[in-house]
Amino acid sequence: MNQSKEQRILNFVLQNAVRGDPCSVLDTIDKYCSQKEWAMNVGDEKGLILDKTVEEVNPSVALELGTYCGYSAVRIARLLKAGAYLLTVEFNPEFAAIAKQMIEFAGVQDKVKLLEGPSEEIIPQLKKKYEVDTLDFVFLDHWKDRYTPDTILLQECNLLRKGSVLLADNIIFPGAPEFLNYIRNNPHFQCTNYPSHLEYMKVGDAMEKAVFLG
Ligand SMILES: O=C(NCCCCCn1ccc2cnccc21)c1cc(-c2ccc(F)cc2)cc(O)c1O
Ligand SMILES: [Mg+2]
Repeated sequence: MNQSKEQRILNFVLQNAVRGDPCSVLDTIDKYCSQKEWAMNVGDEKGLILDKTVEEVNPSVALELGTYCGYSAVRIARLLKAGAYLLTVEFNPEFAAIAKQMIEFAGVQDKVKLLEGPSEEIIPQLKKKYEVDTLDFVFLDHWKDRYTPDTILLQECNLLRKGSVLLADNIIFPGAPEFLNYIRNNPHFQCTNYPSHLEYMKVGDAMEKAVFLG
């Protein structure tokens, strides 16, 4: 049975990256996806915006919605301090299996917990089942029409505290217009826009940062 694109990306990493070296895993994925097959990783350009935001927040507990092949999970986890961890949610079992291997190869598995299922089911379980108090950082990179309902759900589940930071990918392309309208007109969030480009392309894209004001 012929391989999926995601399996080809993982194999290229297993054969060309350095085991236990997250940066080499990221560089190898970026090389493959810019030269051979495009894939929806946050990529190296928007990845720098993600890096700067994670370093600024220095989260103890981070949540990612949309694991895919694990690129941004590796990107975030490599920056986390001792004892800090990332919960990453993926609902596609094939992608979750790829991401698990990618995260382990990068050597960040002790900092990452991969949760399989839809965000609307998992978010309400975070406090009791996953022993989360509040989230310091949330990376939104899943279905673009889930950004708003899941941001509302995070608030309803009391998972945000004053200063919690949301960072949303793909504000321009594919676009999340309803989320942008919701978050920029919500007095409980302070928003900042970071113009960039779609991963591996010259097409314009952007990330939006939203700080919860409590
Ligand atoms: O669609 C995107 N991502 C979401 C993938 C599906 C997520 C599903 N999922 C995962 C966890 C989870 C939990 N609950 C519910 C659902 C959940 C995406 C697309 C593009 C893109 C595509 C085509 C094109 F021509 C240009 C750009 C670029 C990106 O950067 C993207 O992120
Ligand atoms: Mg994205």
